[in-house]
Amino acid sequence: MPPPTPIPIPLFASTQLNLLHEEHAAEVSSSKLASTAATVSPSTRRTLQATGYALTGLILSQCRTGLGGRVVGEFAPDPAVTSEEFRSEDGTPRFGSHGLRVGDVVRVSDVAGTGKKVGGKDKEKDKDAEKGGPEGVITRTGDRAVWIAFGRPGGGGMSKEDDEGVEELWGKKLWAIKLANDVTYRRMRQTMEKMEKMTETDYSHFMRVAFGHTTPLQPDTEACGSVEFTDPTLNDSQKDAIRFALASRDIALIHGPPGTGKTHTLIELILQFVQRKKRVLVCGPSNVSVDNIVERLAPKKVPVVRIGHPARLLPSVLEHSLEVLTQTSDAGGIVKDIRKEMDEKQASIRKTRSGRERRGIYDELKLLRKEFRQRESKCVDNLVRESSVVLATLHGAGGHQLKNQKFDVVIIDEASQALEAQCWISLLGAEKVVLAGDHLQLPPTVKSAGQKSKDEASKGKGEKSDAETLRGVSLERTLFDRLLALHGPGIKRMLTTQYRMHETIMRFPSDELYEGKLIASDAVKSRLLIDLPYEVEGTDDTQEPLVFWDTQGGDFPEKAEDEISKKGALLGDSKSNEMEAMVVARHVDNLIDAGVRPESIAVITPYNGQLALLSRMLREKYPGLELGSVDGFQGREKEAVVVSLVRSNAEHEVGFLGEKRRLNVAMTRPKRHLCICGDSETISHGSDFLKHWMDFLEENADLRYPDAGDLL
Ligand SMILES: Nc1ncnc2c1ncn2[C@@H]1O[C@H](COP(=O)(O)OP(=O)(O)OP(=O)(O)O)[C@@H](O)[C@H]1O
Repeated sequence: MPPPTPIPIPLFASTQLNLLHEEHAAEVSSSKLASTAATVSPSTRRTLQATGYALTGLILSQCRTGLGGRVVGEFAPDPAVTSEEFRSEDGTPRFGSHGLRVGDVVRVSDVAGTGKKVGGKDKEKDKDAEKGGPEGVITRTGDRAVWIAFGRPGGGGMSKEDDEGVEELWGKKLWAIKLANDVTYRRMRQTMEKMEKMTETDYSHFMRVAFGHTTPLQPDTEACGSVEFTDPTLNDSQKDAIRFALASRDIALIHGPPGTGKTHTLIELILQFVQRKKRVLVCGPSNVSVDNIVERLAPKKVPVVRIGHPARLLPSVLEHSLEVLTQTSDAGGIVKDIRKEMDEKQASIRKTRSGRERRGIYDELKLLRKEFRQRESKCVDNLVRESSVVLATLHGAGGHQLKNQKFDVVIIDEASQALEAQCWISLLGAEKVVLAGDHLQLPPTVKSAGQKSKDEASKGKGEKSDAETLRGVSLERTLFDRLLALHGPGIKRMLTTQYRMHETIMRFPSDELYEGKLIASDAVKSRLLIDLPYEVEGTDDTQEPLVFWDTQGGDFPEKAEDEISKKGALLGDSKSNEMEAMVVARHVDNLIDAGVRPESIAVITPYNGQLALLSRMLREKYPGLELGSVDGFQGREKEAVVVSLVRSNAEHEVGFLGEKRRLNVAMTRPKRHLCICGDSETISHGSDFLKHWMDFLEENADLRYPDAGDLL
């Protein structure tokens, strides 16, 4: 490998800042929430409620101290504005239907728009706050109330300003509006700003490796000693990856193709680090990715702490959450007393009629909360310090709880699903890093035209060489991918035994994308639908792992979505193919007639236009059947998967299908049966990859030609 071209870190950071700025702007403008301002007309509020973005007609009915000293407000429907239709038999008002869900971030404001300005540390927050009202997360929803824990996720609990904001809500007519959760964006931006200002002496060895200023050190196999695996089921490639990650001194990538047990491997790796007395920070891009690890690690009796807003965590993970631990652990004792006192004060507010007395109680509460926060922060610090494994989302790792914490290793799961700037939130102080992911599946979704802004960013600086140095830096380019390109395959180990797909389904992705290295485990390599643990009839479909309905010949043409629907705004310039949808529906009918349960089948397509069409045809008929976009199905699996490719045109345009990683995701979801519906004539002209795929299907799939006349 030739030595890598070093990337100047400030230049990288400023380019990312430009790209992030553009991405955020694109996100905000595509979100209906952008139109939300402090004074909103009643009809707009009703529309926002009807479209699932708001809940109107609220009053604050109760407050108590919740997790983390946060005020949890109970909001009930305002009896003064609740119509008869929304009253129970005893006359109690109920909510009509609304789209607010547990975990949503909301702002509660006075409908009169007199929300007091709530202070904030940075300008952006200020701008938000000017629109009025405190922000929080929905913790529970019911017929007669919704509960909101104030303080934004990632905002580090409640601030004094939040306190005051909540106090302002008593006796007012209120409404709650869903907010775009921009914590991630804010944390990425702060991290990039920090990186931009760092100088040579601030750079860690890992940073220098990551930007090509130096090469990774040789793994130290001796120092990591002999490895006694706690899990006897690990396969050789998993063991090899674990040994490599233990021995590495700065960077190790664990490449986990579909179904190869990436998380399974990480659990053992974490245990091995703990045995070696290493402190580990484990992160992932989403709450689910992190909770998944907490759930699997918890039974191993390792002290773990999960950082994150309790309302956003899986219930099974809550007992390990930092906020719950501050109440249940011994260390939490000192916090408990004060919490009780706060609750009593909260309750007494409602019994007090005099405004002066009330204000007096608020003042006392304020002092108590301050004391609470001090004690809690000490307790949090101790709890985190005593835990060998700390888990957080990537943006959660930027919170105050981890400010002074040092870790020996940072592990990022699903690293190829995270933006690079997001990874750096957890990596600025890291010495050694393990990234697990698969760069051959889809990267995170990016809305802005990243490439364009990259060119402009470099042009703006008037330095042509920057553009060259930064080649390959765009928002979509993940850290996983970039490191691999920078330092070559020596820094990675690939997991090669897969536990999901029939061997025939695995063959093409393995040969074409994973250097032919995938092996189907014995347990799955010849599993068919007919072998399902419930009764399934033997048919052409249930005894066949791979079926290709080839629609070539021009009788199954695609349509641009706006030709057939006026809903262009919702579906964009998406495509659909009605005749092909009928082939899909027929295949699903056949599977279900043979006894395959709808719950075991997924129908996926890259085009939203086609998804809408398929939903109309199949959703009501088979409620258990899963219908989705290819992108949305990443990370999932089903016994049988039917893929509708849609594209069929004389110009041989393939659009979305040109992205190998999307097709890789599509074809690696099934366990026992994959059915592809598409026009081989159009598709094989798209790219070499697509040509090889069509050739492969022709040779290896059960090939069928639908008769258009038959379907109509
Ligand atoms: N060594 C092993 N022996 C037997 N089964 C295994 C082994 N490793 C993983 N599996 C199984 O393979 C499946 C996928 O494992 P896991 O959930 O860890 O994968 P993942 O990496 O999170 O998912 P994906 O591979 O889809 O990214 C699980 O059902 C798991 O039990």
